[in-house]
Amino acid sequence: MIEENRAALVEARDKLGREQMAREDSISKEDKSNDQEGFAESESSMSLLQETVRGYEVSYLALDCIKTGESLVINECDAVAELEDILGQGTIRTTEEVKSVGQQLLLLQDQLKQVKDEKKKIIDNYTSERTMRKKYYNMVEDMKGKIRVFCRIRPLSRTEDAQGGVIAVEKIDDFSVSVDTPRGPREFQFDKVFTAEASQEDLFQDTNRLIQSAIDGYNVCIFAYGQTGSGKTFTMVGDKDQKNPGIMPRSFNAIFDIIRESSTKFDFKVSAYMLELYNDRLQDLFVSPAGEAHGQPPSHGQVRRVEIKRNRKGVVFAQGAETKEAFSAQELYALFLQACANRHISATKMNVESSRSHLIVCIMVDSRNLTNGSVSTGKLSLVDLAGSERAAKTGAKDHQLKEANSINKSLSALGDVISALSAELPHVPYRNSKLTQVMQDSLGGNAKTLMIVNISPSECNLEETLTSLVYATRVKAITNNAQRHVESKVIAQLKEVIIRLRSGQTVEDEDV
Ligand SMILES: Nc1ncnc2c1ncn2[C@@H]1O[C@H](COP(=O)(O)OP(=O)(O)OP(=O)(O)O)[C@@H](O)[C@H]1O
Repeated sequence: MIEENRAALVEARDKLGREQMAREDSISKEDKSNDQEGFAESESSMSLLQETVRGYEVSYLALDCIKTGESLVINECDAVAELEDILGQGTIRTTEEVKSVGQQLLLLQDQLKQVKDEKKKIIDNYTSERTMRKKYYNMVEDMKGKIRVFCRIRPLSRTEDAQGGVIAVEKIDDFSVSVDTPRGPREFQFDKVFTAEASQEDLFQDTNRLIQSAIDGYNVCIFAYGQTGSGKTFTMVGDKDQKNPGIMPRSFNAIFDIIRESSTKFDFKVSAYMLELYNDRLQDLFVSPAGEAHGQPPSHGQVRRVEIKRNRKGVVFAQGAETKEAFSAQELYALFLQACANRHISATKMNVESSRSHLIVCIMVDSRNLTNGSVSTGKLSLVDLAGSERAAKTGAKDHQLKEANSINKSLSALGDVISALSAELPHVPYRNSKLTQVMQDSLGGNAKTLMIVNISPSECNLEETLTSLVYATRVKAITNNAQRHVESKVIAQLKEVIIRLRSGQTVEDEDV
């Protein structure tokens, strides 16, 4: 509007200038007396033009006041002086004109407010449309079997705060995060973005339905990925005194809550094995490092070798790992605490209590339908990966350096698998590391998988944050083929018979 007015003003001023020049010309030629009629006509068109120019100037001033955020106070004397200062002496001749400017101003301010309200409405609509579009896109991707990826930004740590506390990561909406890079902002899209304000409960609410899937007979994997100190253990396990329990303890409760609710329709059996992958060696966490199983002597006086195998349906299992049954969430949690006591952790410069191994908690849920006798077998794998790190930054030396190298090697093998899967290459190098073997059914396999990429908000971790986000974006492109593992009553019975026969037991006719 201001531009249109400016153009009209320039045009009117031009016209007035030309008219003035023509008039002076005619006076100099002293033909005024010869053409009295023409002169009067020119006089009247001049005054009309002057009037038009003044009108535009007044509007221009009013618009300019609005643009700069000033408001004209209709104090007649001051306003006249003020307007004349800008427009030149004699341009505002009456207080009526000032009042008219004031009225125009009020009108324009009103129009501007309406335009601003409309603009806000359009932006709000656009944002909610964009959010809905992303939500539906994610739902479609989920239905196609794409791995879901959440991004969690942890709060600024004290060390980061001491280093200036510059924030380089910002959540744009529920599904997007923007990172300030030296080349400008870079945006990443995920299935959900959680900020430092998001509670453990908030995160778990979006995770909960996967627990139901595991109980329904699906193979489910939830894993946390990120640089050391980015919040993986906080997300998966929780804080040390369990004031903010993470996904693992919450899942234990959720499993038994669901079981309780369905106990009239199903018979359940919950068992678990817990492993750590330390220096590329799989260790059974139900066996203490000294080699003694908790409460039991080690078989043949030796620690059993744990090997990763896949059954005919492609589901990964740990052969040789001790599997323990749990009858309540408390029992499962007690088993978990037992396992954690055997883990390798140590302090790095980046994290006072850093996990130096990958933690793998596998919970198997067998359920028998009491109505038709069918049996489903679900598996919930909860994985807290060790943190990717740069040795120089973490201050690792000697055996810590060996740990760091081994962690980085396994994560790099995981990266190769992810790259191959996201690029849909014919060969996926699962066999290059134990970690990729453990996760074979979760990445490109038959599992419903959720990855949580944990990141720091600080500028000082920018490089690692970008690496993690690029990595996570690739994971998002991987498609799994999740299938429910259910067997009919007859097959389940026959399998039971085979197990009994193999163990030397006798089988009666009525068992078949
Ligand atoms: N969302 C969060 N809210 C509050 N504190 C957090 C959050 N995330 C992480 N922290 C804190 O940040 C610190 C580092 O987190 P954590 O130990 O979970 O990192 P990590 O990624 O598991 O590190 P590492 O790979 O070295 O084991 C811990 O003190 C943790 O309590």
